[in-house]
Amino acid sequence: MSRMAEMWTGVGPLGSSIASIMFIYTLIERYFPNRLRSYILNYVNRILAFTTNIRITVHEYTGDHLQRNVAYSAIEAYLSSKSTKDFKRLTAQLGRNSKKLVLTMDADESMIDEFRGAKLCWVATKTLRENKSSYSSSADVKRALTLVFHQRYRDMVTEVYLNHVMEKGMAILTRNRQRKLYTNCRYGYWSHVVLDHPATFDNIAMDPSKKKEIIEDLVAFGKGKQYYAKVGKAWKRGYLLYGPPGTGKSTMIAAIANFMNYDIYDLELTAVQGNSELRKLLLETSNKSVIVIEDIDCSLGLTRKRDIPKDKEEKDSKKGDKQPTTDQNVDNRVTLSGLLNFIDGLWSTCGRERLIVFTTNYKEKLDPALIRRGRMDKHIELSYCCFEGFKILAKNYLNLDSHHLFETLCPLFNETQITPADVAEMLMPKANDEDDAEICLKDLIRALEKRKADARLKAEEDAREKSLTKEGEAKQNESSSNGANEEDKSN
Ligand SMILES: Nc1ncnc2c1ncn2[C@@H]1O[C@H](COP(=O)(O)OP(=O)(O)OP(=O)(O)O)[C@@H](O)[C@H]1O
Ligand SMILES: [Mg+2]
Repeated sequence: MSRMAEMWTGVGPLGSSIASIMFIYTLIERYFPNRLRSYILNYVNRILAFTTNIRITVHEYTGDHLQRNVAYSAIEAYLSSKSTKDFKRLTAQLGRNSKKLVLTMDADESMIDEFRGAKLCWVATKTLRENKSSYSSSADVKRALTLVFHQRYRDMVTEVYLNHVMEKGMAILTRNRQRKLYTNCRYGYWSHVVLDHPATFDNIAMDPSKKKEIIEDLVAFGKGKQYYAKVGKAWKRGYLLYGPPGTGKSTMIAAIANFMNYDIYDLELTAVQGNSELRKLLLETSNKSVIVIEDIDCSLGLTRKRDIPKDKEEKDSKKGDKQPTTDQNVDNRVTLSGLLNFIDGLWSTCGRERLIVFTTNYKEKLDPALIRRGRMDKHIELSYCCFEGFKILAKNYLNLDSHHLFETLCPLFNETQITPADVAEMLMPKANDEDDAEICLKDLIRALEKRKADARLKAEEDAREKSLTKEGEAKQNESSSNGANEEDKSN
């Protein structure tokens, strides 16, 4: 143990006694054969039961299924945030986005953590699992982290310090973890890939004040733990994103997940076999996640009357059956009430810090029950590109802050409708030379002017058609009133 010598001399009587104990353990674990080791450790444990030190051990794996112990990961992360410069043996793991190596102390190393004036010693140990013939496989290695401290700190450690370590460690794990994009496949399981979407609020083209409002809402939500507990609400929030195709709804979801550092669960409702499978999927989602249902208006005819699939409803009414009043799960499909339960039923409160996002191109088609405030707390319209939005795209795509053609472009955005997706496509550099910006902006001006001219023509045509219809109606009214007069006269 490289730091043992230092501990013998450097941390006073407590450190020395802890160090001595750990030194004995390490010697036993390193130099005695497996069978003999367990006898000796048993014996040493009995003797140490009379000392004044307390040991708490956290194993790397728990349970029958060898699940990695979350507490172990959190403590490891906490210890990795402490200085590792004195260690000779370190382990390295890839951190978030596989870019940076995170260093932690390796087995047989130890460190003293100071907390509220107490010196607390963490020791990393590694033992080889018994009944295994091969020692080369990593699965044979049993790692653990042991906390050793004087018994006078027992209450402080168990009631305060360990919570502090877990909280800090979990925060580091969250910061460092690779975020995931999940989707549900058939048979009701989530599968995932690493979430690596570049969208951020900085590169979303939309009205700046609306953007600011969304960011503030998200920040308040992220800090809302106490608030939600106080008002007795589950810590979750629903967003409805609506607007024409290509206005940035899916991009906004990625930007939200990146901003909040959340995973995304992209729920494909048509693949869900009924309400109970929906509930199961919900229970498998993690905290700090965005659960997304895209194009909710196209999912399972949710615009229909609550609960009853239309064909079933018609059949039943023909047969004279009584209409079902409770949740129906006909044909193994998710019903609207199943979905409402998913959003705000009792089961939905099982997780924490979850955003539920629906997207639609046709908000007006949705059942009002689905999007009422409280379920979909915030309705966000993503609309056609405005001049402010265009400036963000010009900065992103062409690195332009200003240009003499902006003056021509500004009024055109007020006079016609174009989606940010179309603008973005036109701003993609074509020739990779200095004239790119000029070429792209001129293309955009031409496209906007054409749209404006087309829109004017269409408006004129519509007006002509309208007046023709009115004329036709007037003539019809006239001839029918003439007919009536003739009839009156003949009577
Ligand atoms: N507001 C925006 N800001 C920046 N880029 C945008 C915006 N809207 C669209 N884009 C660009 O257009 C592409 C398509 O946008 P996106 O898929 O987010 O649209 P959508 O609203 O989800 O469309 P749909 O209704 O068809 O699903 C994106 O990859 C992005 O590059
Ligand atoms: Mg989309």
